[in-house]
Amino acid sequence: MENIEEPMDSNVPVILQSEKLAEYIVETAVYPREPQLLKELRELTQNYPRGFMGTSPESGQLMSILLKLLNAKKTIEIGVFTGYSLLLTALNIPLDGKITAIDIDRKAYEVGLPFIKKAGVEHKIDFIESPALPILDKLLQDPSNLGTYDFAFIDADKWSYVKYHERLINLVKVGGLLVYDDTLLGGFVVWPEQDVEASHRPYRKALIEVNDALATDPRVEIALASVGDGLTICRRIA
Ligand SMILES: C[S@@+](CC[C@H](N)C(=O)[O-])C[C@H]1O[C@@H](n2cnc3c(N)ncnc32)[C@H](O)[C@@H]1O
Ligand SMILES: O=c1cc(-c2ccc(O)cc2)oc2c(O)c(O)ccc12
Repeated sequence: MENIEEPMDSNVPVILQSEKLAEYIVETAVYPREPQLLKELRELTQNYPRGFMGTSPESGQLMSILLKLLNAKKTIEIGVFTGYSLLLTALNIPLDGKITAIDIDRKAYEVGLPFIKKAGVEHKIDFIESPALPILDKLLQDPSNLGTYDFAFIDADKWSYVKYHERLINLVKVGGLLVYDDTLLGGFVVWPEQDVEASHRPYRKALIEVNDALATDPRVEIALASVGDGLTICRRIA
């Protein structure tokens, strides 16, 4: 059979192992349907320092469907950056929905704030400038928070994901979702360590540990979707 797969023409890791297929997906199904303000924020973020960290629009598209299917009203996000996933979440929850959004970097959040204001969804957002762990621990101290969140999105420091999971599992309700971004890390999780650039090795190690922890956690059912940089969707079952 003819091999229709083109060889990769750059060394940028692509989970699908075909840049053309990845481009086809975003150009056919994602960009044409991306809400205008999200598109503008994504384009602005590309020129912001470390702009590559923004949640991918294809992951965002999947999250939009999940939020709607879940009728999510009370959500929490760890890792806001310039706010792509935050604005996307705000656009997909009802008028009286609430997002607790935590990030150590208020400056980056303020880059996206005009887009949030323009969309008329600022009232849904409680932005907290802080490392996430102490905020999660504080939320856990109040019994009225336990099992009340419909949806959690985690896209911050990768080496803390397991610690976040141990807290969030008690904040999210049974039937609610915890969604972890970057769990395939551009495919690096299957590369031999020595082939990965030294600066990326700690991320690779952290994500392998996260994937093992989530895959063996009996409190959730999971699906690791090879969308964007890898999106692990966990549904709390116990
Ligand atoms: C990958 S970016 C988030 C991207 C964002 N979801 C988006 O859609 O653009 C990671 C963010 O995590 C934040 N962060 C890193 N360590 C953190 C911590 N310990 N607590 C809270 N936020 C943290 C960084 O400041 C950064 O803005
Ligand atoms: O290359 C990265 C790095 C991060 C990152 C690093 C350190 C932190 O404290 C938080 C995040 O996040 C990324 C990311 O979310 C992504 O989609 C691509 C690349 C990176």
